[in-house]
Order: sequence, then C-alpha cells, then structure tokens
Amino acid sequence: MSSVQVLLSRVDPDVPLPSYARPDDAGADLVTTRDVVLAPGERAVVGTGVAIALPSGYAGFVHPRSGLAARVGLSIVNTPGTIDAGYRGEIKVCLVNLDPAEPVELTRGDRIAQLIVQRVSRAEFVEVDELEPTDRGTGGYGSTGGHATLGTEN
Ligand SMILES: O=c1ccn([C@H]2C[C@H](O)[C@@H](COP(=O)(O)OP(=O)(O)OP(=O)(O)O)O2)c(=O)[nH]1
Ligand SMILES: [Mg+2]
Repeated sequence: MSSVQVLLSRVDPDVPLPSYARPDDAGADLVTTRDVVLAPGERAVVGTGVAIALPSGYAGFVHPRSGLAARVGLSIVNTPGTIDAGYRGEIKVCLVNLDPAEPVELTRGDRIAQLIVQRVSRAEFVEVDELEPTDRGTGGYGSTGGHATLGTEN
C-alpha cells in the first residue's frame, strides 16, 4: 500500500497517536479524549487529541468502527466526516448511539473511529446545455431492483 507523510501535532499529549492495527489496514484508529455516556439516540462531539496537516490533494475521512457499530450501536452522525487538507484544528468525531435501548459508555483512550487518508480531486464544473447519454441515464434510487419492499408498499 502506498503511504504519505502527514505532519501531526498532539492537542492532548497523553492520548495515543492514530495507529493502524494491522499492516494493510486502510483506517488508522482514533481515540476519544474524554469519557462519555451516550443514551439511546444521543450524540456527542468528542476530541481525538490530534491535529494534522494533510498535503494538498489529500483528504481524511472519519469512519465508524464496525465492531463497535455491531456490538453496541455506536456510529458517527456525519459518516464519513471530512477532514480538509487545510484544516489545522483538532480532529473531532460526532458520535451517535443508534441502539434503541442501551446506553454506550466510552472511556478516554478508547478507539472510537478510524481515519482514512485518500487522494482527492477537485472538480472543475463546466456547464453545458445537455449531458451525453448513458445506459443508466437518469435511473437511480433502486432503478435496477434488488431492494427490500417497504412496509408501506404493496
Ligand atoms: O468529522 C469531522 C468532520 C469535520 N471536521 C473538521 C475538519 C474539516 O475540515 C472541518 C469542516 O468540516 P465540514 O466541511 O464537513 O463541516 P462544515 O459544517 O461544512 O463546516 P465549515 O463551514 O467549517 O466547512 O471540520 C472534523 O474535525 N471532524
Ligand atoms: Mg464545509
């Protein structure tokens, strides 16, 4: 896997740096800097203790961790969160407890999300009168079938 050097500064000196759990992992785990208890449906913005300087042409995307999602219903409201290359503030995560019944308890230092660094392009938007036709055309939102029938549909 290719790698890119990303300068990092610790906003909170006592929490671990983002780290990849396994050699080919795409996501580096981020931790919460504070204890938090989320009631069912509740959200909270937590700090991760780090600020980064991504090179121009890259962005960071903050994704949930699947284990916590499946086990306790922990997710991220704005998943994936976007970290712009020009952002120099602390990376924060807007956590949400999607479990309908049980609270989620997190302790400072728990790994709560993962940061994926990706190359990105900016679009140069060019307005035209008509877009060239394709097989898909304007079909979307389930146009190819295979989606579950909603309770309200017959
Ligand atoms: O999960 C996230 C998402 C964003 N950010 C920071 C980095 C990002 O560069 C900045 C702005 O994010 P975004 O553009 O998603 O938010 P906005 O509501 O559009 O804010 P702004 O008006 O500052 O762009 O906030 C985080 O720390 N965590
Ligand atoms: Mg924005």
